[in-house]
Amino acid sequence: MNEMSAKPAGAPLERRIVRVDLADRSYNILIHQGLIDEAGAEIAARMPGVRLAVVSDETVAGLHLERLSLSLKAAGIEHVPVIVPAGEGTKSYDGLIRVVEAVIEARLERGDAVLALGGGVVGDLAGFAAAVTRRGMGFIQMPTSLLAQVDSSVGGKTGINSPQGKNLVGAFHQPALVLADTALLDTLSPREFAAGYAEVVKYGLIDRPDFFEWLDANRQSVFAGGTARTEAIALSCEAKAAVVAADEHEGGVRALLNLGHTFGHALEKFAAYDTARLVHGEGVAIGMALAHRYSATEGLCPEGDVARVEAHLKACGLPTRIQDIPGNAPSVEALMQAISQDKKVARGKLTFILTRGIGRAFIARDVDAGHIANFLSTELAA
Ligand SMILES: NC(=O)c1ccc[n+]([C@@H]2O[C@H](COP(=O)([O-])OP(=O)(O)OC[C@H]3O[C@@H](n4cnc5c(N)ncnc54)[C@H](O)[C@@H]3O)[C@@H](O)[C@H]2O)c1
Ligand SMILES: O=C(O)C(=O)C[C@@H](O)[C@H](O)[C@H](O)COP(=O)(O)O
Ligand SMILES: [Zn+2]
Repeated sequence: MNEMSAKPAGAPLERRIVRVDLADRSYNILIHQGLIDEAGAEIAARMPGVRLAVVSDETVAGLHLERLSLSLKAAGIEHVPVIVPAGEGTKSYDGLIRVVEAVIEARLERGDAVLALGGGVVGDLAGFAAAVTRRGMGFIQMPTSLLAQVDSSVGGKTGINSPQGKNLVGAFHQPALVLADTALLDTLSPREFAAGYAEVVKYGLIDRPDFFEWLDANRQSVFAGGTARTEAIALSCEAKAAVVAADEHEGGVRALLNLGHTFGHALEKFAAYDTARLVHGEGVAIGMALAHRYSATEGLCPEGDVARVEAHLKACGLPTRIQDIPGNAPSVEALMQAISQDKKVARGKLTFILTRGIGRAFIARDVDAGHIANFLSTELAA
């Protein structure tokens, strides 16, 4: 694994830095335990005099905001909290208005910053508020879920859901700094940890087969915490940073990061963003299993690789079939309607991330909607 490591020479294994290389908007992702206590000093060193709106959800704020606030105060950073309800429903027009107005009311200036303390919901919402308030304020990510530490805090995709579908309103707005305190994951529920892990496996399935092999061998250690967990987070950030640096605005290869998402987003919409039924990472897990099975039915992906992917996801407690979502099943029509609103649709034609096997994902354009509908009917009938 050495050639894949994001560990700077001589640094202790538990303290990692990954660079996102984007010319004058480059930034660091700092990853280690206890970072929340150093957050104030890290921010003050990079953004002297900055004032902050700290956006968090009710759950995360109750657990971790006081400690962050102490660290900010110790560094002399003025800040106001903006607390929103937890859950996907907060990534909405109402949620956006609440954050934007709180930032304006607090008289924060363009040179000040919005700090997201939370999972991907808080990060996407706070980042979008930072992108549009005063035509673009500073933005800092302090991700607290596994999903946010390995994926959503990196790369600058921000936004909210619209009634028509996931993330349909948003902007690219890169953070100036990402502070991932791995110890904060100790308070995350096992279900949310597993959901975040789906986005970790995704990097292996896209184009890092040796990372998939490592995860297959070290899965239990990653779930247990400690060095293996930090290693998985750093390697995931490194994988994402490389893709984002190559294609920030998703003109090409960045679409690979959408493996499992065209199906997954349609399933989240079908579940009405009810996180009791389905959370994003679970939708991605089902979506990745579907993408592998569809690729196999098209003669692209070996059946043995499909079986390995399904077995790995199931062993992590993740769903792999549409029928694993509790409650009523969706109709093919409802799923196809949601899929037709996917942001990768070009000139009315579907784009899917398909695969020739583990670590061999590719972007398939002009995918036949009839083939997808037939495949979904077979899946729902099974
Ligand atoms: N911008 C991107 O590139 C990107 C990438 C992946 C996902 N996303 C988006 O991210 C969202 C999913 O993110 P998520 O899975 O983090 O969901 P989330 O933000 O809803 O967090 C999951 C749950 O865990 C709780 N939580 C978070 N951190 C905690 C902690 N340390 N201790 C205890 N509870 C904690 C939250 O309150 C919430 O109830 C989706 O909206 C998805 O579309 C965005
Ligand atoms: O960063 C990206 O690019 C991704 O696609 C990462 C995904 O995990 C994430 O869920 C993202 O929000 C999906 O983006 P979208 O453009 O399909 O809404
Ligand atoms: Zn995702």
